[in-house]
Amino acid sequence: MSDDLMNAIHWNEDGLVPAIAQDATSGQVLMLAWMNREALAATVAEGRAVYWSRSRGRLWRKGEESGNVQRLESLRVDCDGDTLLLAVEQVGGIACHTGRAHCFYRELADGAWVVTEAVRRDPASLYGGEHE
Ligand SMILES: N=c1c2ncn([C@@H]3O[C@H](COP(=O)(O)OP(=O)(O)OP(=O)(O)O)[C@@H](O)[C@H]3O)c2ncn1[C@@H]1O[C@H](COP(=O)(O)O)[C@@H](O)[C@H]1O
Ligand SMILES: [Mg+2]
Ligand SMILES: [Zn+2]
Repeated sequence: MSDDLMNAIHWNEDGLVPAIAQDATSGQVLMLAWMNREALAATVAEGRAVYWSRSRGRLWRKGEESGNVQRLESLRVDCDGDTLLLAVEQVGGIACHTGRAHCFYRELADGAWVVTEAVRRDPASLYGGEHE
């Protein structure tokens, strides 16, 4: 990606920008993760979502373990350049590492967080181990 394209983005003090992934067909919000310059360049070059994992401190190609790759359909930046929006084809229909379709599976109802989304696949079968 050119410097102009990179410089249009308002990177935070850690050199990161939040990236929202949504399903390109349904518009469903799938997850929010982070990108640095390298992750964004890789996302565009490879046509799939590549994030920066803050806890692991390395590039994270979504689906690298689970196979649940996010194929990039379009990429947008918001008005003031501090949020990215990826429209993706979610391979496997599962974005969340809990085995659910998306990460926003808890909804406030009657003063409690209520789980509203079913687990589509046991995370143990996605990640083969002890996963929360
Ligand atoms: N697969 C996911 C995953 N899918 C969606 N998300 C969301 O993406 C956000 C990532 O932003 P963060 O900076 O908080 O991520 P992180 O804390 O650095 O990453 P982890 O330490 O949580 O793995 C999380 O907060 C979740 O809401 C996921 N966060 C982490 N993972 C892990 O990524 C690894 C690879 O998974 P696949 O990409 O599916 O193969 C596995 O270890 C997964 O547990
Ligand atoms: Mg996290
Ligand atoms: Zn999740």
